[in-house]
Amino acid sequence: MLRIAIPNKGSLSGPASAMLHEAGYQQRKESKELVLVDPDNQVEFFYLRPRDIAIYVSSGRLDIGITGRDLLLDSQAKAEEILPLGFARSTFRYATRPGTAAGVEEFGGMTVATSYEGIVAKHLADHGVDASVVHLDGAVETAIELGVAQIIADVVETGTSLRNAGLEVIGEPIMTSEAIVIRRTGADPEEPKVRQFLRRLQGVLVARTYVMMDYDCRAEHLERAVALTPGLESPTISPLHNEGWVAVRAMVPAKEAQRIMDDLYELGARAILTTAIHACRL
Ligand SMILES: Nc1ncnc2c1ncn2[C@@H]1O[C@H](COP(=O)(O)OP(=O)(O)OP(=O)(O)O)[C@@H](O)[C@H]1O
Ligand SMILES: O=P(O)(O)OC[C@H]1O[C@H](OP(=O)(O)OP(=O)(O)O)[C@H](O)[C@@H]1O
Ligand SMILES: [Mg+2]
Repeated sequence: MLRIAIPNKGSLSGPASAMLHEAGYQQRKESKELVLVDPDNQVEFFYLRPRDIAIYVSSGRLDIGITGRDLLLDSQAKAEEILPLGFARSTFRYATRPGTAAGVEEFGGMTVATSYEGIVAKHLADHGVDASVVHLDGAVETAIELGVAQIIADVVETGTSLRNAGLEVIGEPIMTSEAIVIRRTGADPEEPKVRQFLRRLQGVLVARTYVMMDYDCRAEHLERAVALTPGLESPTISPLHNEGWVAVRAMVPAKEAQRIMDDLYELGARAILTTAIHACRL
């Protein structure tokens, strides 16, 4: 049975469970459940604190896990990213009150408050900056007002928390993060059960990103139409009963579907339909 670590709370938890459910796996019905066995799919899910997941996976007791890229880096555990999942996107940045410092080079002698001590200590060392780091569990934006630090380093999504605290980001982002699948560094990359799990999640990612597009067009316009809808490999072309017309079927990026439909219509295509993809294996 494949043993998988899943975030039990926080920003990663809901979207991770939703993605696994979409991929056909059973998910817990109740937030107090710690372990769930899905015998039909031969997997066992362990609901763990997001911060602990890289540690469990690096120990080899669990095969893979879903966590944040920033949490993996912060843990310094011997685990590696094998699939980005596209949710819980954020940047990790320094912020301070206007006028305190313009970038990391000016932090010498100051104190940086963060929940991600591993990332920050490494970043300061990489830049040869001698600053102190104070670890806080959360709500680090308040650390400046309360005089615990002059700088904070934290997750930034919309920037609302920083604005509300009267802070502004400084310097380039330290890193960009999103939810990822991890495995122990050096684990067999071809392990069939892991490959099958990743294929299922990749199927969900594709189903979320693409729609299926069908349309009819005159044969003489086919080359220009296909240039608009090249598909992932190659579109399917079928003859229509009306001579001189063909039907085309291709996957297109969902975000571009409306623009492509306008362009196809201008080209003379008709009966242009898009349908959602519920699941796929490429
Ligand atoms: N506002 C946010 N937007 C996107 N991702 C976020 C946000 N806050 C935290 N994350 C991501 O969630 C992961 C941290 O999860 P964790 O459960 O430790 O914290 P959390 O989601 O902030 O929950 P809480 O602080 O309520 O415990 C990291 O990968 C981080 O980048
Ligand atoms: O840029 P924003 O959209 O405001 O999101 C970023 C904020 O979200 C998280 O806070 P959370 O609500 O998890 O509280 P915490 O700081 O106590 O972890 C994170 O730590 C930031 O404070
Ligand atoms: Mg938080």
